[in-house]
Amino acid sequence: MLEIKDLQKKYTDHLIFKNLALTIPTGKIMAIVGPSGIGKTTFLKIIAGLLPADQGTMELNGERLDLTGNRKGAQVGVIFQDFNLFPQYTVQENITLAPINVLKDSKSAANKKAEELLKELGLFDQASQYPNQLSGGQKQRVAIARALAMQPGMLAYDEPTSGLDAASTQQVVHVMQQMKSQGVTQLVVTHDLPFAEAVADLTFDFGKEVQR
Ligand SMILES: Nc1ncnc2c1ncn2[C@@H]1O[C@H](COP(=O)(O)OP(=O)(O)OP(=O)(O)O)[C@@H](O)[C@H]1O
Repeated sequence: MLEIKDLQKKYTDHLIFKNLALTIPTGKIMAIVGPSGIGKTTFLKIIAGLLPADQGTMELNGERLDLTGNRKGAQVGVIFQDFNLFPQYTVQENITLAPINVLKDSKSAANKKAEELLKELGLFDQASQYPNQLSGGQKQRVAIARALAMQPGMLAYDEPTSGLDAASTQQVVHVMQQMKSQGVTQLVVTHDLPFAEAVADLTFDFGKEVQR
């Protein structure tokens, strides 16, 4: 379960949100929607630990985290809009790099875990390919596998369907449902309302629920 309380963020004197609270039960998918510029990406960066908040707490699967300082660890696995895959590394290396360097997993343990994830996500045949040899949907799945390799407490996606065609969007829905069936809590920032409706159990509309 993810529980956020009393979150506040300002950029200099521009208040983006205050008193923001939300809860995602374990294994549920929440869509974060709202107009451009309202603070959705800012919110995602804060819960991912990439940007400090001015105020606020987060509890993830029973672990309480301060959102105002710099955090260590990878409690939230983030799948960025442009995937941020390392172009010079193969699919397999993209997935094993952080477990080896950050979690200090052995090479063989990291490779074993990567192979399991690749099988699960239907990417086993692409293990030795490079990102530029993959379709948009495949890159997306590599980004998910890479996030999962860090054993995060939840997954968060930033606009995962932007630039994808209908078939690839359907694959994203499928993969998110697959993660859901494994009990993974997920949050997705999106402009794509039909996608949000298809995939989400809960919707949080920044346009309506955010105080400024
Ligand atoms: N580093 C920054 N410094 C100052 N202002 C910022 C910074 N980053 C974002 N902002 C401002 O904060 C507001 C929220 O931005 P944010 O990117 O979180 O919105 P968003 O809802 O994700 O928008 P979009 O849907 O267009 O991606 C915007 O007005 C933006 O200009």
